[in-house]
Amino acid sequence: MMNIQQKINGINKDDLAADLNRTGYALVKGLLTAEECDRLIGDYKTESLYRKTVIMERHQYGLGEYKYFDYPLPDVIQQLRESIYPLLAPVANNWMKVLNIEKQFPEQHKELIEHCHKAGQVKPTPLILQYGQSGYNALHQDLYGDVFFPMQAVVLLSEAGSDFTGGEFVLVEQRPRAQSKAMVVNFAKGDLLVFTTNFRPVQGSRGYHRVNMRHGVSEVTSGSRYTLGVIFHDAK
Ligand SMILES: O=C(O)CCC(=O)C(=O)O
Ligand SMILES: [Fe+2]
Repeated sequence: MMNIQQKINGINKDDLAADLNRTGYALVKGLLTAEECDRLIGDYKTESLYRKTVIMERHQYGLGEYKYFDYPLPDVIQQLRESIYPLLAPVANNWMKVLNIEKQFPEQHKELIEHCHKAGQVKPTPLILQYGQSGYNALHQDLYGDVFFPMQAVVLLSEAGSDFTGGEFVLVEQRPRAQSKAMVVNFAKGDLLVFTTNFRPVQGSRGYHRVNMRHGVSEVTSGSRYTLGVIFHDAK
């Protein structure tokens, strides 16, 4: 069986970058096996794996629950974080360059984490989310301090259409001096979706400008929906 790094090696980097540049997101099909997804769901109740549980409605974040993993992260999550990041860093660096922002990101995830830790951001951010019937996730951005990477990833752990209905992943692009554009991304169990965390460059008639993006999940109409969120920066 192929491991995660082998699957990542098989991704066409140019296609991935082109998708991210054009739409602000990119889909990688079948990155986790059904067994890997089921194992993560099965461990939802293993409290020792997590550092914090958030009841979303208490903060007006939506309706549902999520748990932040503690260090050391489960192998599969550590591998995902380390192996996807190097594909994204060059895209992020190009985004900063075309937007005339001086920031550049290191080539390896380990170095990004070192920057986070120096800035006092030491808490791990990967999380597992669970939404039941009527659950949803209000539009938001996942920023946890001054050091942040402009893209993140989510893996769908449940099967759309059978484990749950509704619960679509939504991205909203807030265009400057224009009305917002919504995008719905359909993905299947085990697929990985990379998307913009805060802003990305869009080319206009006079060069590139910043476009803000937020993400969320539409209401789950039946069943139960689990996702694994992979955020690359750590939290304060
Ligand atoms: O459940 C989802 O699809 C979205 C989760 C989310 O907001 C995240 O991973 O940052
Ligand atoms: Fe999020």
